[in-house]
Amino acid sequence: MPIFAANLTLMFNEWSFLDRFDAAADAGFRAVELQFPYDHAPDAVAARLERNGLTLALFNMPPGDRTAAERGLAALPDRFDEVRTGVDTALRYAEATGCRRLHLMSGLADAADPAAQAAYRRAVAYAASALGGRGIDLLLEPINGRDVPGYFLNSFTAAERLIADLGLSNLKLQFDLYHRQILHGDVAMALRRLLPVTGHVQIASVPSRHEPVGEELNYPFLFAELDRLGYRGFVGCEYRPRAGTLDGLGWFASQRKTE
Ligand SMILES: O=C(O)[C@H](O)C(=O)CO
Ligand SMILES: [Mg+2]
Repeated sequence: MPIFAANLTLMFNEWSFLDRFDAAADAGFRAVELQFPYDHAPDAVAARLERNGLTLALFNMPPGDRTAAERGLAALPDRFDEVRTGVDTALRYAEATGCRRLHLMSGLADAADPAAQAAYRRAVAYAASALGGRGIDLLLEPINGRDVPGYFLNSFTAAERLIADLGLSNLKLQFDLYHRQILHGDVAMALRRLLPVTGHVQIASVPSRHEPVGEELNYPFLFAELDRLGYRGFVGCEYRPRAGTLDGLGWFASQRKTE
């Protein structure tokens, strides 16, 4: 069975943010991931991890002004200084929590614009080398344009090319099966091919982004495929529960039986 990380931004919303760590551990998770931890002090997050024996698998670097619907800054030519500040902020949280993976969001920009491409490449190279010195991986995640219209990194091919071009050992793909299925399909074959550059996996049903049960993707097959491929990383459960979080954990209980 893969090592599942509960996404505490989307799951366990019945609890206040810090209490979600306790609830996830009580439900049997050994790892969690977060979208944005920045409303809470690094030590407060670290204390919840520690008291529950949880590993923090991943979180996102600061995405810019969320109230203005910004979704990252990396591809925005005039925002490089804020990318640098964001790297410093994210590293403070990573040091406190022991997290070894950070996701850099590209932001909203025209994927065909050479200025955006150059800005993105510069930001990715800068962030990867800043993280590399601390033994932390930088993750790039293609996101589908139905959920986030205008998102710059909207293709697995573009992510794969940049990772190959830059050739930095700590620069990896965040393979979200939900986005992959919407963007390109061919999920199992893509996993087989891209596993060597994959640093983190995420899951949800398609198209509803609920529990990994039913709908378009055959998750029992895909979980077994990750095991067959020898994937030893985390699988982030980045889904919105259909009803209650605990009521929707039948799929997790079935997977735990296969352990
Ligand atoms: O939306 C996603 O799939 C990302 O993983 C994310 O965290 C963006 O906020
Ligand atoms: Mg994702």
